[in-house]
Parts: sequence; structure tokens; C-alpha cells
Amino acid sequence: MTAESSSSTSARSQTVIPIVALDVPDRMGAEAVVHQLGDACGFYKVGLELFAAEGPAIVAWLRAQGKEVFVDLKLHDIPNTVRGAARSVARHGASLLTIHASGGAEMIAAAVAGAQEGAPDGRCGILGVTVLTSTDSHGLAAAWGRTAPVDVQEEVLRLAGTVAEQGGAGIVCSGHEAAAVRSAHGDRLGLLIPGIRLPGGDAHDQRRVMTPAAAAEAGARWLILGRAVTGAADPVSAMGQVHASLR
Ligand SMILES: O=C(O)c1cc(=O)[nH]c(=O)n1[C@@H]1O[C@H](COP(=O)(O)O)[C@@H](O)[C@H]1O
Repeated sequence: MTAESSSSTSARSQTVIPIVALDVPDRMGAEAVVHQLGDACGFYKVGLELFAAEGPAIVAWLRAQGKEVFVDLKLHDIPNTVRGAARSVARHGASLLTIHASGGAEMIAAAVAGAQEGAPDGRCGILGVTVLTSTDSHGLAAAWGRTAPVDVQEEVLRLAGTVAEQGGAGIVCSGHEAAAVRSAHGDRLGLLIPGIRLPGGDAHDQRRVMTPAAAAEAGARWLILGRAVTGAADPVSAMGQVHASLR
């Protein structure tokens, strides 16, 4: 799959917000990215690596810089544990938090309730991760012990339905399933699309990638920019290319 592949159905009816992934080992690395990008990025993702190193203090630091924060912990546990974790993350001022949608309806509902308890103004949305962009139909079949390839779009749509029913703000999927989810759920679910690559960019360990423009056309609300920006020779110029392709 290349970054040039695109969906044929246009669903671009909303502002698309780029989020830069701070996939760095510590606060020093995060500060370097945030200072370098300056006003070119107003929304950052704190994922497992950085959160495990720095904890909630990194979220507070980003908020103090005037940035919005997506805390990507991909929670998957019993409902009571997920509810408490979501409550804590929402209290730290996150705008978005991920859980694995495969955790089931009760766990998703618990995450939504916890986020509401931690941020009663409703500012922390729960996103259900459907099928990771680093896998494909063969990878899913191998992981689940199936003999035939698994239909990724069918799984994404099934999980999206559960997230919508339980009050999640949106889902995480690749750009390749975005148009189908948009036609099933419209604006009810916001789509956060990782696996974003500039045209011709290296896919690295991702299997389902797409360019920013194609993902926007397919109906993305948020785009995750990782190595396409932070691994570029000139991250400011790469971010400029992303913004230009979203205009
Ligand atoms: O939830 C995510 O952010 C996520 C979900 C997914 O299915 N695939 C995926 O790559 N991500 C994240 O998106 C970022 C992708 O990084 P790059 O491959 O460098 O663009 C990483 O921070 C991943 O943790």
C-alpha cells in the first residue's frame, strides 16, 4: 500500500486538524519538537512512550504552551479500571483519549463515563481504536488465529458501531476505511486517521497509509502526523506541506 492510494468517495465537509505525535523518549525531545514547530502546530499527541517517561506533567506543560493534547494510551482493561484511568486523564486537561474498541461495549461506556467525571464540561472525547494501521487483513488473521484473511473494513465498521452506540466521540482507523465509516455514521463519529505520509513517503512499519489530502477527502477530522513531520529533514517545511495540502 502506498501513500498515493486514495478513497474515491469525497466526504470533505469539515475543518481537518493536524495533530503531531510526540513519539519521543522524554520532555527534552518533546520541547524540541514543540519549539521548532511553533505556531505551525496547535495540537499534540502524547503517546505511550512519552507518557510512561514523563506522566501527566507533560500534558500540563503542553497545556501551558497553549496546545491541545491528545493522550493516546489505547486503554484496554476491565470497565472499572478504564473508567478510573479515563477520569484521571480527563482531569489532566486532555481533549482526546484512546481506548481499544475491541474492549467491548461495557468498557467503552465506562471510558465515556470516566471522561465525563474527570471533565464535566465534556471536553475530553473518547476515541475507539478499531484496527491498527500497522496491520492488514493477513496480519489480523494471523493475530486472531483465522485461516482466511479478515475483512478490515468490516471489522472497522462493526467496532465503529459499538463506539457510536456507547457515546464515544469518534474512532481511529486508516484513511482507507474512512469513507465507509462516514457514510454509515456521518458527523456522529469524528475520524482520527494515523498512517499519514506525504506523497512518496516511506511507510515504515505502517500497512494502511494515506496522504493528508486523500485522508481529508475521505472524511478525516484529525490527522496524526508522526515521522512524516518529526522524521523529516526539515519538519517545519514538512508541516507547511501538510497545511498546504489541506487548504
Ligand atoms: O492511535 C494512534 O494514534 C495510532 C493508531 C493506529 O492505528 N496507528 C498508529 O500509527 N497510531 C499512532 O500514530 C502514530 C504514527 O506514527 P508514524 O508512523 O510515525 O506516522 C504513532 O504515534 C502511533 O502510535
